[in-house]
Order: sequence, then C-alpha cells, then structure tokens
Amino acid sequence: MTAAFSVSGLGKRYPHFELHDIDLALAEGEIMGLVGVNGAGKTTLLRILAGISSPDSGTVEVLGHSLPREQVAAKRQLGFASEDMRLYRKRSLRWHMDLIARAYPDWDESYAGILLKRFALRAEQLLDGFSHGQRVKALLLLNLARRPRLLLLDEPTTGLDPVARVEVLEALSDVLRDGDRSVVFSSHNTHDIEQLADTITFLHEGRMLASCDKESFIDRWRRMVCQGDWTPDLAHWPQIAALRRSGSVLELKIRDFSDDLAGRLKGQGLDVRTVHPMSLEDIFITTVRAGETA
Ligand SMILES: Nc1ncnc2c1ncn2[C@@H]1O[C@H](COP(=O)(O)OP(=O)(O)OP(=O)(O)O)[C@@H](O)[C@H]1O
Repeated sequence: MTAAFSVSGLGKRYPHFELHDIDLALAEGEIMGLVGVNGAGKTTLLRILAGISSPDSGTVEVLGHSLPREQVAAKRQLGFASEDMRLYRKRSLRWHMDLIARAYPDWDESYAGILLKRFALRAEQLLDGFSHGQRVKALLLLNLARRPRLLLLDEPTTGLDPVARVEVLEALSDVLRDGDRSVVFSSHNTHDIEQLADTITFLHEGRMLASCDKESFIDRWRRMVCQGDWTPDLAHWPQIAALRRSGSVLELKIRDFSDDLAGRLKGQGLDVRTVHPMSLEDIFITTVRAGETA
C-alpha cells in the first residue's frame, strides 16, 4: 500500500527547540491524530509535511513525492489548514472559493455547497465579519472541497463550540468515505483524537513517545486498584508507569498489560481489586509524566 506520508530520521532545529529523529508513516485512507502539550512540535511536523518548512535532517515523502525536490507535485494533492493561515478579510468566502476553484482542477463545487450548508456559512459574506469558528469552518471548506488526497490540519477543533466541533469531526470522517484519502490532525482534545483517529502519535519535547493504531494503544494500558503494601522491588517493574497511594489502597497505571500481572502482583503481596481500561487522555498524561515511551 502507498504511504500517505513517511518520514525517516526527521530533525528540525530552532534556537530553543529541536524535533528529534522522527520515524513515522501513515497508510493511505487512514487518519492520524497528533497529541502533545503546547510546544511539543506538532505544528513543526505538520508544516514540514505540508512543504512549508524544510527539515534539517532526514527524509520526507508525501503521497509518493520526495520533499523538497517534488514539493510542487505533492502540494497539488495535499491540503493544509491551520488557525494562523490568512484569509483575505475584505473578500467574501465566495471570492475565496472561486480563487481556489481556478487554481485546483479537482475543486468539487457540489461538495462545497454541501459543506456551506453543513457549516451554516454564507458564501457572500466578507471574511471580516466571520466569527472565529466560522473562519475555522471556512478554511476547512476551502481545503475539503479541493478533495486533497492528504489533509493536514493543525488543531481544527480548537475554539469551536460543541456543535461546531461535531460538525467538523463528521466532515473529517466523511473525507475518508471515498477511499484512499488520508488526514493528519493535531489536537489538545484527546476525546476528538480518540473518536476519529486510526493511528495515534504522541509527541513530547520534540520527540516521538509513541505511535500505533488506536485499538492496540488503548489495549496496552490498564488502571489497577490494589490492596496491600508497596514494596521497593515494584519500583523496578517496567510495566508500572505510575503509582498513587492512599493508605493501603494502591492505584497503578500499567503499560504493556498482560493477563498474568495480577498473579505476579499477588506474589508481591498486592491483591488486585479492580482492573479498568484507561482513556487516551489518561494514557497521554501518564506517558508524559513517566517521560518514557508508551
Ligand atoms: N519559526 C520558529 N522559530 C523559532 N522557534 C520556533 C519556530 N517555530 C516553532 N518554534 C518553536 O518550536 C517549538 C515547537 O513549536 P510547535 O508550534 O511545533 O508546537 P506545538 O506542538 O504545535 O504547540 P501548540 O500546541 O502550542 O500549538 C516551540 O518551542 C516553538 O517556540
């Protein structure tokens, strides 16, 4: 299968930040969610994939095109939307739609019409009068109606009200209905990522902490509530990513969960009372705090 993108040994240095040695790929037809705290490097990675910024090391291939050499061909087939992108405030949305329709032969006017209705936008209104959420939706419409094979979205749901958020998430999942289109989006909202993404990538301080398909990701983690005394030996168990004590009750956050764990903990004097799945948010916070790979 062709990769929507693949990067290898990717590095980018800024005076106070470095993206370190990222190896990452996404199969066509899939959605990847990028999770990371402020300043983790999500935008930096997206801008490199969009051909807006060049890496200092490593290789980047987007839709079979090697960047930066073949970036014109790649850019024709990818869409990139981020909050800080400028639209012409004194022009209408219709004016922007016509501009993009002239530049991109794959522009789909009937899909643009559907999105206008879905996002409740008025094509003739000047961008000047758009609210933040309407601008986000306008930017998405302009990108989605181009029907790009790869859509790169930097925090597409930030600042949207709950209804608008769901509309945007639904529009994104619609993108994938027709086959080999792919999406990479960043978000602080792990619920959005959990809902939409096939593959989840954690970035922290410019490093990739983890990347894998959502089901395996969530399946690897558990929260276990145990009764008993903590023994120093347990501190060396790699599966225990976090511990909270309240009297004789211990709450353990477990990575690489296996069914034999309860028996092994029993051998250390801990009775496992309950075992719970963990949300993506909990997994992310635990991973970042543990400072290790998920
Ligand atoms: N052009 C630049 N010059 C210098 N430093 C930069 C530049 N662009 C990004 N950085 C730095 O790189 C780091 C990562 O920024 P980036 O925007 O990629 O993070 P992010 O994960 O998208 O964060 P946020 O969630 O806050 O948007 C930050 O410390 C930022 O200051």
